[in-house]
Amino acid sequence: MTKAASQIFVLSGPSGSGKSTLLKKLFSEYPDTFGFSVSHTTRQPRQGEENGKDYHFVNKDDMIKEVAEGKFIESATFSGNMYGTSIKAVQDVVARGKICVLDIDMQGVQAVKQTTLNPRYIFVQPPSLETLEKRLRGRGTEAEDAILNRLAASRRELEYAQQPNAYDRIIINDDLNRAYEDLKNAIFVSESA
Ligand SMILES: Nc1ncnc2c1ncn2[C@@H]1O[C@H](COP(=O)(O)OP(=O)(O)OP(=O)(O)O)[C@@H](O)[C@H]1O
Repeated sequence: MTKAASQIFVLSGPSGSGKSTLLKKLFSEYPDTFGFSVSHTTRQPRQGEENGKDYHFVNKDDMIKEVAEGKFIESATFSGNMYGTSIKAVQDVVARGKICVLDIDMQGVQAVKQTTLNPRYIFVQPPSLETLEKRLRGRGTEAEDAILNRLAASRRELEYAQQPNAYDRIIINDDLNRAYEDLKNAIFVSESA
């Protein structure tokens, strides 16, 4: 039997380090174990979108107030609409008996550290910047300037990860299956342990 080392995990790492790939494997092997936090937005719901399921649709004044009160882990504005993840949205996942995994960047990690959530922090590290560059180009989803921006940000993320206590666990994503085993070992602990 296994149980989780925590109910909340933060997974971070440079763009292209393999976070989505690893999470996809995890969620498909354990379809009922993990839950997703529902974000807030001030944009209008699109057809078919359900309040509380796709997003918490809220008005701008309320969201600005709650952000100021420190109720959000992070928030950002895109095309005039605010988006963000509230602390309560993460706690709700846990209250439903699910493990919440937050896939966030370094700024997000630092923001979570200011909250009372107390997750375990996992960093997905590429074997080298050269390999990261190859994977980012191979993915074919970014234009050249976006790739260069991501590589510059990656250097900062790698530096931050080397600081003591930045992360609880660093997973080097060289061989994917090996990295996936490391991820499972970071999340699940043997009950007899
Ligand atoms: N161990 C691996 N070996 C080879 N290729 C890999 C490995 N892990 C991931 N990749 C490939 O690297 C690319 C980037 O991976 P992925 O999209 O999962 O990164 P990400 O960390 O989620 O990036 P972003 O933060 O930009 O969403 C993908 O094309 C993926 O298939």
